[in-house]
Amino acid sequence: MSDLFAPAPTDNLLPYDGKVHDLGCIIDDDCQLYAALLTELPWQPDRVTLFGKTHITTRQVVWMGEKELSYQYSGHTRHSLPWSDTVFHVKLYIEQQLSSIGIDANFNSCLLNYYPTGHDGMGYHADDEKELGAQPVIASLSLGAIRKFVFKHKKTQDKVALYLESGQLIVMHGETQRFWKHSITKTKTVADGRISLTFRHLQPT
Ligand SMILES: O=C(O)CCC(=O)C(=O)O
Ligand SMILES: [Fe+2]
Repeated sequence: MSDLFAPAPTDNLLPYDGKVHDLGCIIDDDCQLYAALLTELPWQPDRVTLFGKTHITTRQVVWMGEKELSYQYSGHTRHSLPWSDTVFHVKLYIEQQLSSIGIDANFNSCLLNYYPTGHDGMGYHADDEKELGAQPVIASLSLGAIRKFVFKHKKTQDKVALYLESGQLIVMHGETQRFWKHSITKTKTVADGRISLTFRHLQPT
């Protein structure tokens, strides 16, 4: 069903210093895709080192992409698994959706996150590692429980919040990572799981 008040995919959700587009729900069989990813992939807890202290997250991750990529973030080097058929098909479909709004993307990697309940979140961060380049295009597909996603400007602290629904695709590009952080807010009111697929392009180092 189309929603008269839904943003157009070409609207910019950020007021300044970056670009975020909401392409809405792009997947019909989101429940099936969620179940397939949950059972097929080798989910593992993430390790995050902040101020010299290592935390093991209840959020689970899988990192996938082209062969022999390795990637540094949150203080750890990650090695990628080869694309699974399912994730590779999603990648091609998302690239096609982005090209229909004039965004040229060729993703060579995907970080998948699984949040078992609302108790699992992701703190404010920017995906601004050097390997991602100056103006990275990062596409994020949500599946499962609806969760609140918040952008916070690094200098002004202005916030932009949205609720991400199952099957919904957003894309961050332009200066977004340079000027804004983003997070998934923890909540006591969500008992169900959510999976996000965040597609990126890493430059070989
Ligand atoms: O789960 C999400 O939508 C956010 C994930 C994220 O920010 C990341 O993987 O860098
Ligand atoms: Fe992120």
